Amino acid sequence: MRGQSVRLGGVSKSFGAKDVLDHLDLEVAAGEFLTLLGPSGCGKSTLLRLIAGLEEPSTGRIAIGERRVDDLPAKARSLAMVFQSYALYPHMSVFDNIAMPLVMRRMSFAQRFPVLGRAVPGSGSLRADIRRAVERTADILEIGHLLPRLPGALSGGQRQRVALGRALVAEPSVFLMDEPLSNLDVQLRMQMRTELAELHRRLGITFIYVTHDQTEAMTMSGQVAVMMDGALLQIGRPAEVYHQPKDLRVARFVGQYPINILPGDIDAEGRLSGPGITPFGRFSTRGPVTVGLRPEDVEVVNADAGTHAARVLHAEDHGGDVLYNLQLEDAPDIQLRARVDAKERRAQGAPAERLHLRFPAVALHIFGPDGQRLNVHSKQAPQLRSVGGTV
Ligand SMILES: Nc1ncnc2c1ncn2[C@@H]1O[C@H](COP(=O)(O)OP(=O)(O)OP(=O)(O)O)[C@@H](O)[C@H]1O
Repeated sequence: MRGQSVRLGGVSKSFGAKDVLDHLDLEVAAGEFLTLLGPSGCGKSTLLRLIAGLEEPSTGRIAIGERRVDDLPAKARSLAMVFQSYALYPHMSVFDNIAMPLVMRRMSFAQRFPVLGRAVPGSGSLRADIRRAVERTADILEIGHLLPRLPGALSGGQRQRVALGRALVAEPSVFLMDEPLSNLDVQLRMQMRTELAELHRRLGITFIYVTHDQTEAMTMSGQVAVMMDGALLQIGRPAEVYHQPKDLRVARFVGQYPINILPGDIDAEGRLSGPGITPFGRFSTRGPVTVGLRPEDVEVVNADAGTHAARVLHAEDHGGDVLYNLQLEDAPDIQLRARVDAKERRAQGAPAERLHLRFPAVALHIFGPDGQRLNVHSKQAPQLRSVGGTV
């Protein structure tokens, strides 16, 4: 199997008066694993269905490899799609379910008859070819032992693997998946995430995967495209999207624990200040800004002159780490979260009611009134330094 690139240029889609996608550009390299991540209703499935040929774009171009496919029917696009519901045929064996796309594509109507079809010229070698393809696919997905069973006799995870097999048997160059793991329990979802990443490495074809679950997106794919309100806000490696969000909406959406949001202000000299922030930097913008700080970037430290005190409102023990909900003593209207390693917390003995914090300047994400990321135009790079104010 070989992957092909997928390119969308200026693609829009409306359903009646409702604009769902707005002049969208997207380029997925051949063999890439890209996840479309966004909240429910942002247009992810519509985008996938446009690539698949199940919907027609209102405007724009779609190409798979070098070929424009806007006018090609779904079955001529060399791609396969798996949905959230497995949609297996319940009365057919796993073997027949997986073989179905090849049977429909390669065998004539007469050749498909179970008994009479065997008498039709050419059907013997065709059946042998299909058997080999099904067995090869079942081997890749490690479901060879399930081939004689009916779907009703399979677990959820096994059914999902059969659905993947049915999609992959025809050797597509692009594989589209729409929330395929959402019906599985947490344990199985984690296992399938690893398996899908491994499957992608082994097959080398292009994967485009739709999800609203940011953990899935961040852990499986090489590229994440964050979508909101029918627009692509940022495309990049998971670490890039997490550590360098270009847009406040991306910063808020991505991350296992929500990012802290603080009000900031840039003064006439271009220096940023805000609750718990020692003024720093030289920004070209002036006026109010929004500052983001991830819970794991809030440093819990020993009290000294440069630290900021906060009252512990609640401590959530997540096993491996503890999430503190805090209220700044200097600015009681500001509540924030700090994530601390559970071992460190246990080493401190009795649960704290009051903590001392530092906000490292390098960890601050600053966004202008339009929600776009601002960068510091300063020769003196922001360093890890204590926040202002004493207790
Ligand atoms: N065939 C259709 N006719 C009318 N409106 C539609 C149609 N398909 C989708 N929509 C609308 O387009 C918007 C985007 O839907 P879409 O299914 O693409 O979103 P999504 O991001 O995949 O959400 P979800 O994760 O909930 O499936 C929704 O408001 C939806 O109601």
